[in-house]
Amino acid sequence: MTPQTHFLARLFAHRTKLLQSVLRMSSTASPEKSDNLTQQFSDRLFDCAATGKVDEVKSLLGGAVSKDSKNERGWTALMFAARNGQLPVIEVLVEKGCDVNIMNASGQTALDIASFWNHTDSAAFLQKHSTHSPFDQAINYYSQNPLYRASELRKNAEWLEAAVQKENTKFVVFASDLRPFFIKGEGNRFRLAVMNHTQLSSCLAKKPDVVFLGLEAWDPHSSAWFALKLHDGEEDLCKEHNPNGYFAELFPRSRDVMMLEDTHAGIFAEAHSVLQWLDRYRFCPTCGTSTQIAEGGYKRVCDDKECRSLKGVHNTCYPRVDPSLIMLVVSPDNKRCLLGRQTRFPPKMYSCLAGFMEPGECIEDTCRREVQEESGVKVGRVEYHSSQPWPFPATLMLGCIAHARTEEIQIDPEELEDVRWFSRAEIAQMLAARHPDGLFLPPPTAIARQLVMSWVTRTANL
Ligand SMILES: NC(=O)C1=CN([C@@H]2O[C@H](COP(=O)(O)OP(=O)(O)OC[C@H]3O[C@@H](n4cnc5c(N)ncnc54)[C@H](OP(=O)(O)O)[C@@H]3O)[C@@H](O)[C@H]2O)C=CC1
Ligand SMILES: [Mg+2]
Ligand SMILES: [Mg+2]
Ligand SMILES: [Mg+2]
Ligand SMILES: [Zn+2]
Repeated sequence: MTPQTHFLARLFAHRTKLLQSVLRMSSTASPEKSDNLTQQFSDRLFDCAATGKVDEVKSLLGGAVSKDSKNERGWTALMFAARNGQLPVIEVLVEKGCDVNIMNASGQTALDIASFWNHTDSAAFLQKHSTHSPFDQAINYYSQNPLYRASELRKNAEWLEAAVQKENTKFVVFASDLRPFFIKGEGNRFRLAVMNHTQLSSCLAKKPDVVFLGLEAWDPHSSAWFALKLHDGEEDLCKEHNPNGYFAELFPRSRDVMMLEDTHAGIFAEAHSVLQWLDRYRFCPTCGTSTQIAEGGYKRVCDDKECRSLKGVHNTCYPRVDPSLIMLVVSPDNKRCLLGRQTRFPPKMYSCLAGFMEPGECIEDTCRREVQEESGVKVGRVEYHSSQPWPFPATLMLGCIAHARTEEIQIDPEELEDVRWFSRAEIAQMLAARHPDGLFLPPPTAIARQLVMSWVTRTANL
């Protein structure tokens, strides 16, 4: 440190101390004055963070200033430091417990800001301390199933039979109409109620549909998880063992199924999709003969030994997954995005366009076709973003950012009641629930919102 910078640092430290003592004294003064001083402290913290004044940042954080205070655009000290790649300040702020996951009014975190401005060291440090995916990839609701599926064990009937009997085996239960059995979880979230073999022995004796979901770890001795579909009249037995448990309604879509703890949402997605398939595909799709459930619920085998479905490559015996595209279409100048409304949406909600893949189509073609069918807009480049299992009954949403070549809109009234271009400012208002007309986006559990957030974040500085 040169004598000059040393002098300046001491001067700022002195000023900070003075301000702090004024603030302490002012705690008995009028709230207005104290607010004003708090604001001055925060502004000073932002300034020091942006310009790399580590000592003064430390000194300010030791005083009355709140470490995560925000300016009118929702920027924190960490974001100001990230904007200018002030790594030593970032390290101090993180060490002092500043929240790296806070988003500003444009939906950006400090990490997004550092990455956008190409401060690679700062971005790497923030990435290490962020609680987002370690693979730098969006994580969607229903996609965090922690179980190891152990597909190699599905063919081992003896192992499966023994696993069902084991005391450490866990069962998640569904009513005969496939309503899941839930209990209260952390905060305002829910969990799948977990039961054991002893509690369910009378149900298991009646050979219900059972699906082997996986193991808790990559170890055949770890707890196995199964999904079980009850017969009519067996619901009360589950409630006897879990007096606080309840069978959640799914249709019209229940709020509770979108409020599961993240890992239980993933387990629910697997269990519900496979049980739905077992329920709907009772007969062989090739010849109409009856079928037997095999491979831990992951296969249905035709009873006719001569059936074509038993020979060669076939896909009628395994649970189906229906790939579907969901895309955020962005305008040719990347300043606006296209959202639409289906009539069944809640009033004022807008979401991304979506559509099922058809046979022989690639992701890019489905995206271009569905966007043109539904909105008349022509799409060029298609970027993959992330995916989300959508277990109603077995859709796989493939999320993309689609770059439009044209802007003129021609709505398909069969499917959508409105399609509009939205500016980034309007999207930021919708994300913050402050749109002047009350328009809003789907909740964070929907991949649609993740696509919108990702676009706003990437382009907020443009
Ligand atoms: N996670 C999210 O954020 C969102 C998820 N979605 C989901 O995306 C999926 C697709 O979106 P959507 O706009 O409905 O699709 P499309 O634009 O392809 O149109 C829907 C129509 O396609 C027909 N259809 C139904 N199943 C299939 C299938 N397997 N293959 C081809 N066509 C089919 C139906 O017609 P008919 O009724 O005549 O049988 C349906 O009305 C749906 O599962 C929807 O729930 C949609 C928006 C947001
Ligand atoms: Mg559609
Ligand atoms: Mg469509
Ligand atoms: Mg379609
Ligand atoms: Zn058959």
